[in-house]
Amino acid sequence: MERVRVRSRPPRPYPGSFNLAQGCPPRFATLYRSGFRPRKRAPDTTGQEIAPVNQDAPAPADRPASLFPRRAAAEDVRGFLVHRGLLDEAAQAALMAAVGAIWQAAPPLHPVTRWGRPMSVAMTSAGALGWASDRRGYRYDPCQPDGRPWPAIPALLLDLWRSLTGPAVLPDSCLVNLYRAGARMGMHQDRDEADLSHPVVSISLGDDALLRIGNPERGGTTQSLWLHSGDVVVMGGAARLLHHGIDRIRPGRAALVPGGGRVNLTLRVAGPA
Ligand SMILES: O=C(O)CCC(=O)C(=O)O
Ligand SMILES: [Fe+2]
Repeated sequence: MERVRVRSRPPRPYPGSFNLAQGCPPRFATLYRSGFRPRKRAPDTTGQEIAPVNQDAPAPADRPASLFPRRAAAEDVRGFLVHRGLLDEAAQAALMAAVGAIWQAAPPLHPVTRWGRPMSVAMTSAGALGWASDRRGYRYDPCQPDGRPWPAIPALLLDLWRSLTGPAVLPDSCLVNLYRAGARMGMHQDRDEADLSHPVVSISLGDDALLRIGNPERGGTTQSLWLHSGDVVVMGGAARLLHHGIDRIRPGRAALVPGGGRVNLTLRVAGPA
């Protein structure tokens, strides 16, 4: 008698795919590992508890959108639009308080690359989809490694997105990168999103970071610039697929991030329409 094999488990998502399963069942965390150790002499603060954020900062929901952008002309670096000092100190403090709330609901962890190494940047997400990485590759996932959904994107960030890109489509993913001393991000393209016609809006808080911008292909000449707290970079249009990375941060300069370092927020339209 011919036997029909029934597949008992759904196929696993492949690199660059979306896991759009409904709900977030509890499961074991295999995507992330703790214990990243910087190779340089910089002190390892990555394992530190995230200190409570400044509760006196204005609550994000109370902050009207009109307090946002002091929109001077953006600097164009290879097509990346760099809005210097777009966020004033009050806006930065309000955003940092919103990041603190995200960390409470979704603690930052070091994703493992497909080669099995923990990244030096600690990450978490807000929104319907969060960015995940493991040995199978990168993807967007509606659930945290512990099975919970990601917290919502703060209204303050949606206001900022609207003011920079127009109201048509809102982001469904906000990656929250935490760079302690010694953390860096290698050259890469942002191409895990379903529709690359939407820009990526990238916000810097805390210590300065050295951003390197390359080309659509790997290699070639690059251009570097220091990003400061309150700067916002829009990566869109022809520049959407430029390689870029963070070579290093200048630790200990800013007091904005509890425990020190730099926070970078990237807003994206990640999922399919
Ligand atoms: O930290 C930054 O400024 C860049 C982050 C980035 O490129 C990314 O998250 O894809
Ligand atoms: Fe990126």
